[in-house]
Amino acid sequence: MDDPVLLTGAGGAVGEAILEGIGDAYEWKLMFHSPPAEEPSHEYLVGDVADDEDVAAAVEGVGAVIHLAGDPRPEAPWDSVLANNIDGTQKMYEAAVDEGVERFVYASSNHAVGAFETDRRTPEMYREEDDFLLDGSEFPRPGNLYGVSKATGEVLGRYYHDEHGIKVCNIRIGNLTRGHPPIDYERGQAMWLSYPDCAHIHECALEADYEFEIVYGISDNDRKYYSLDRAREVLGYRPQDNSAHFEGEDRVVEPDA
Ligand SMILES: NC(=O)C1=CN([C@@H]2O[C@H](COP(=O)(O)OP(=O)(O)OC[C@H]3O[C@@H](n4cnc5c(N)ncnc54)[C@H](O)[C@@H]3O)[C@@H](O)[C@H]2O)C=CC1
Ligand SMILES: O=C1O[C@H](COP(=O)(O)O)[C@@H](O)[C@H](O)[C@H]1O
Repeated sequence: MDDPVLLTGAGGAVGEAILEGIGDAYEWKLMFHSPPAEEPSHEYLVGDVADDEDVAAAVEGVGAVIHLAGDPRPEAPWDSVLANNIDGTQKMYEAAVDEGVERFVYASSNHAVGAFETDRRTPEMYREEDDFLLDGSEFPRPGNLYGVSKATGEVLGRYYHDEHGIKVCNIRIGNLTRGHPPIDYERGQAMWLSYPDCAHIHECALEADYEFEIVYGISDNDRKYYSLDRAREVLGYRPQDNSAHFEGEDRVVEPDA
C-alpha cells in the first residue's frame, strides 16, 4: 500500500498496537475523536465518524482505511452503538467509496459470534482439548447489542464490496492485552491477541490480495476456538504469540526466531 492509510480510533488500544508495530511502515492519516494529549508524529485530524463532513475530510487522499473508531464496550447501550458503530461505519464506507478508496479493514469482534458460547459448550470450548472451532464462514450470532453492531459492520462491508467493489477485510478481534494474556480468564486466554500480532494482522490486511474476507484476529493460542486457517491462507498471517507460553505475567516460552 503506497497511498496514505487512514486509521480511525487512532487514540485507542488497537490503534496504539498498530502504530507501535507498523507505525514506520506507512504514511498514516490518524483520526482522533478529541485532540490528542501529545502531538502525533503523523498527519492527523480530530472528528466524529458519525459526522459527514468530518468523515469526508478523513478519507480525502487515502488509499486504505483501517476503521477502529466506535464504542468498544460489550455492554454499550443501543443508542451508542447505533450512532458510533453502525451509523459511523456506514458513513465511513460511503465516504470511502466516494473517494475511490481501494480497501477497508474493519475492526469486528468476537462479540459478533459471542452467542456460540452456550452454557452447554462452556467452559470446555475454551480449553485446548476441545475441538469446537469457528472459522468465519458461520452466520453471526451476537450475544449483546455491541455484537449486533459489529455484525452489522460486517454486513455493511458485504454491501459496499458487492455494490461498489471496495476490498473489505473484517477482522473479528479477540481480546487484545499488552505484554501477556489475561490472567484467570480462560475465554480471554483462548482469544488473546498480543500487541505484535495485532499490528501484524493489520499489516497483512493492508497488503494481501482479497475481495471480501472475514477472519479471526487472535494469537496462535493452544486453547483457541477460532480457526486461523483463513487468516493464514488469504492474508499470510503468521502469529508469533501463544497464551500457553505464559504463566501469569511471565513468558516461559520464547517466540520462534
Ligand atoms: N480491544 C479489543 O480487545 C477489541 C477491540 N475491538 C474493536 O476494535 C476497535 C478499537 O477498540 P479499542 O482500541 O479497544 O477501543 P478504544 O476505546 O481504546 O478506542 C476506540 C477509539 O474510537 C474513538 N471513537 C469512539 N467513538 C468515536 C466517534 N464517534 N468518532 C470518532 N472516534 C470515535 C475513541 O475516542 C477511541 O479512541 C473497536 O471498534 C472495537 O469494537 C474488537 C474486539 C476486541
Ligand atoms: O470486542 C471486544 O472484545 C474484547 C474481549 O471481550 P471480553 O468480553 O472478553 O472482555 C473486549 O475486552 C473489548 O472491550 C471489546 O471491544
